[in-house]
Amino acid sequence: MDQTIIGIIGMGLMGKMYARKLSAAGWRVHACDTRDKLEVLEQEFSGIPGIVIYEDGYGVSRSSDYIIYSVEAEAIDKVVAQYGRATKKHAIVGGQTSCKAPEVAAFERHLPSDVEIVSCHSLHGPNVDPKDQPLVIIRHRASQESYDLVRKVLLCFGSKMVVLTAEEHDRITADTQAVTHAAFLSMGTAWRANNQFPWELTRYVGGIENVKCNITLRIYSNKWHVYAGLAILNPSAKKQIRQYAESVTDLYKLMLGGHKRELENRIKTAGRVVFDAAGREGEPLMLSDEALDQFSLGKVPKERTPNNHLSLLAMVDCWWKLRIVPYDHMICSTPLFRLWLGVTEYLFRNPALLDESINTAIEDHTFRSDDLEFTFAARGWSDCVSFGDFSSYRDRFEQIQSYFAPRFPEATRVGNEMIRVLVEKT
Ligand SMILES: NC(=O)C1=CN([C@@H]2O[C@H](COP(=O)(O)OP(=O)(O)OC[C@H]3O[C@@H](n4cnc5c(N)ncnc54)[C@H](OP(=O)(O)O)[C@@H]3O)[C@@H](O)[C@H]2O)C=CC1
Ligand SMILES: O=C(O)C(=O)Cc1ccc(O)cc1
Repeated sequence: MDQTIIGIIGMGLMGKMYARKLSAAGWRVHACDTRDKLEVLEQEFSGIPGIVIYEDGYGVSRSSDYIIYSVEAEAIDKVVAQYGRATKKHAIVGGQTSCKAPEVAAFERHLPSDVEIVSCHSLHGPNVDPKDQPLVIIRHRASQESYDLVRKVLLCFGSKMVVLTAEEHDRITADTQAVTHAAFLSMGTAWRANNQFPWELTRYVGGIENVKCNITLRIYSNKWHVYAGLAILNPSAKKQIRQYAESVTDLYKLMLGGHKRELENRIKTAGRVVFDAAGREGEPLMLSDEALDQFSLGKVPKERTPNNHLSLLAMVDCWWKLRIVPYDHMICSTPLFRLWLGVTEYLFRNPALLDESINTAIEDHTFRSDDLEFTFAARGWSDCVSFGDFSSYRDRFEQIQSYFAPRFPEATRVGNEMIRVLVEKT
């Protein structure tokens, strides 16, 4: 029997998921969280074989062969500074934070030179089955033997391992995660600003509107620090989120000014570059109306209200401006990103629907005030990320979170089911 001990520092949602999966696969796990959670964790894991809860990260670091830091991205430097020096000689250390630049910098700064570094990142939330989801592995400073050991340990997740450098990881996840979240965060902000619960308005129920609504609620039901950390600390994210906000603003101005030809040219050029150039012509669409309709939080109306889909038009415009081919980023895709790409594709590869959205943008003013708030919101989130301001990010996030909170249980249930069914299709 392998005597390797896996250490986990940070037993939040992801740390617990890792601990459970690893122990179920027969690995011995030494874990801790902050001191105040010791008794609760001891109780929670008392019946689970192979998991020992420690008082702090010193005990975990001294006794484990491969230690995974699973703490808030913002806290990584402080926590590694605290426990790093206690790492067992020749052990392997990695992190599971969503942004690798600060994590790797913290390891280089604080770990003894005999310690090896292999990081990872599960590209899904704690309630998604890791099987077949991407799991990034970063071999930063490690012998073949240590690298092989990490791969062997993580094999039990059944995830698709993707080997990247820290820099590649951050560049790709700025798109697959940070910009995707910026779009949904902005939708929630706009609905809140207009005092709307979207599932109560027929124009936001059914088809791709369900994805907008369910994913927005899913994001706001999570912890703010996950989204703040991966956006604010990722060196590539600011530029990408800023471009998204600029695309939203530019397109909104074209709508307001009634500049149909210019709007149409811009959108169709962007669509051609992003979708045709990616060789998607002839490929089946990832999502369909029938597949999407079943995941409504409200009653699906008989007739669909045409929407200009500013959030989706701007996403494709943003990819075009940044020369991003989103399909190339599938290797680092989260379920949310795949759904987001699925709905943009659904709009852009359906010429009648795209024309309808352009006509609606120019002629129908039903969405004007929603789009105004959406534009403000996209710029507000972009500023917040650019200024690197964790505390105003938290305030913004939590205000909107409390507005939508009553619907989280149902949205989580419907959202989980939607992800389970649709992610297979994407
Ligand atoms: N949630 C998700 O969907 C995903 C998250 N991630 C990443 O994984 C990491 C963890 O996320 P998640 O589990 O969701 O967040 P949680 O907030 O649930 O867990 C983080 C835990 O680390 C604890 N912690 C902080 N400082 C220390 C310390 N000095 N010693 C021991 N424990 C400490 C926190 O305690 P306290 O709360 O008291 O600060 C908290 O319990 C983050 O970096 C996140 O970006 C990656 C993939 C998916
Ligand atoms: O799928 C998403 O984008 C999520 O919101 C869940 C998530 C959050 C943080 C990660 O580092 C990975 C996945």
